[in-house]
Amino acid sequence: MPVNHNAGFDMVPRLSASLEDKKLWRKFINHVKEKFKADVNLHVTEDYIEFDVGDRPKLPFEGHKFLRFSLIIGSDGTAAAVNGAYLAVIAGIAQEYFGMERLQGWNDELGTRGHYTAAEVHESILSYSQLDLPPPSVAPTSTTTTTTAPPFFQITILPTKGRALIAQTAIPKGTRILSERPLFTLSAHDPRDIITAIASALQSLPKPDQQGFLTLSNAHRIDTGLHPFLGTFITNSLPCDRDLYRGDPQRRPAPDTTGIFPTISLLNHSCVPNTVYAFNPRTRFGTVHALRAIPVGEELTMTYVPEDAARADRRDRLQGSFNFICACAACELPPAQLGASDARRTQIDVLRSSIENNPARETKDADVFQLRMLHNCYVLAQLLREEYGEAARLSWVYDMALRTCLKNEDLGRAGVLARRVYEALVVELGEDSQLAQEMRGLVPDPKGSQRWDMVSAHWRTTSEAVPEGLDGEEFERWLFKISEVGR
Ligand SMILES: C[S@@+](CC[C@H](N)C(=O)[O-])C[C@H]1O[C@@H](n2cnc3c(N)ncnc32)[C@H](O)[C@@H]1O
Repeated sequence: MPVNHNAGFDMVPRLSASLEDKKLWRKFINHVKEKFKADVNLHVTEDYIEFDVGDRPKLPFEGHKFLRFSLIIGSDGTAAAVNGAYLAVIAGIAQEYFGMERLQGWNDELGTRGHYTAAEVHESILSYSQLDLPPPSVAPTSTTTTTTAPPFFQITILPTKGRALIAQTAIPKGTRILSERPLFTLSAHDPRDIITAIASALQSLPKPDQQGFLTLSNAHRIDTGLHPFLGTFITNSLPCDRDLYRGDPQRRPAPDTTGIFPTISLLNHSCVPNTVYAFNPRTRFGTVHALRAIPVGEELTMTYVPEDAARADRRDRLQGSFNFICACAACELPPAQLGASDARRTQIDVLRSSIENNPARETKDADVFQLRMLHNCYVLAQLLREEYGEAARLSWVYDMALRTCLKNEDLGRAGVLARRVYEALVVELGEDSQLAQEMRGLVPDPKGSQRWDMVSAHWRTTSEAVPEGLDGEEFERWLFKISEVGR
């Protein structure tokens, strides 16, 4: 009976992201592609080369992400023995480019171990399909060419929640923690039955990704009649068709396209989340950004439901759709504080709807309504800050105030608000999002956009009209024209 075992090689130290290392890695990859061009077991995806042998080893297109190439091998005439030939050829090509001393060979059977842990290797393979993460702000300085992968989090199992992402470095506000492509997406316009569509999407995935999907949690396991594929999809899918819609949650249109992510789908819920998920329609990557500074050891969380509702409503929705009773910091507040939080969230919801639905936004002569609108934005921003602190998502409310000022030719306030919207969008969606880029253009020249129809010139100011020397609250009252409300 042949005994199969694992063997492979590790890249020690790993390659850097320098131009020089990139060129070297590209040459290596091209050589491998050329060598195996007639081999039906070679698959080239957008992010890596994969060999349909053993446990499907991959070589990423970005060399600095690569840590290990390994295969199950054997010594007789079986498939496992053939795998050994793949390993030998690829290791041989790698030696040509990176030298013997950089490739640390190992073989379970001989008792030799690789340089990296299984967890490090697993994380590196996950990163093959992720956009490069920015280096951590306090990156240790290295004198070698090795790039330290930003270890923002590790995946742990928590008794009450299953898998969870735990910060393993201090994460500054606005950091892009994750950026990855969906494993697959489904469109609401797909004419096929949804289970057929999921099955066919799964079939086209490499085995480890299929397994990734099948190991995701299914909040609907005990629902009679719900196919496990569907239950798993519903539990873990996220919108994949537009930048996050940040308006009134009640009017939020259902997404046309939803998808499953290898890592983002593992984020647990909190009603006071410290990260925000968004989809970038231009890059087609899902992103997760830190809404506030996150200390080491804290769990990374996002919200599954609109948070601006009282605890009873939030818990109902979470229990119905995700099968758990939320015990986050907001849900576990003592009674008096919970009452205040419920009242604030309900008021936030009412104000959002009123701003969203306010017909005065389009009315030429309704000066008082325009002022009311700005006042509502002021109150909403205050409530959001009170409820969510540093993690408050303010881009939408500043955007609504900006529109109101632009409609009335108040360029002084518009410039200040455009900067605030831009800065908030960078935190929520990232600098590369189209919304953030458009807004950046408005900061120096708020009138430059064709998007705004002026409805009056009643508030006309120039960009020089921003007062100096006002303290924080005085400035806010000027910005939102508070003293003029009710005149
Ligand atoms: C999208 S999955 C998140 C990843 C999941 N923990 C896992 O191990 O695959 C959603 C499921 O995670 C669990 N979960 C998420 N947030 C939770 C929370 N705040 N409290 C308890 N369970 C939670 C629930 O079982 C929920 O149905």
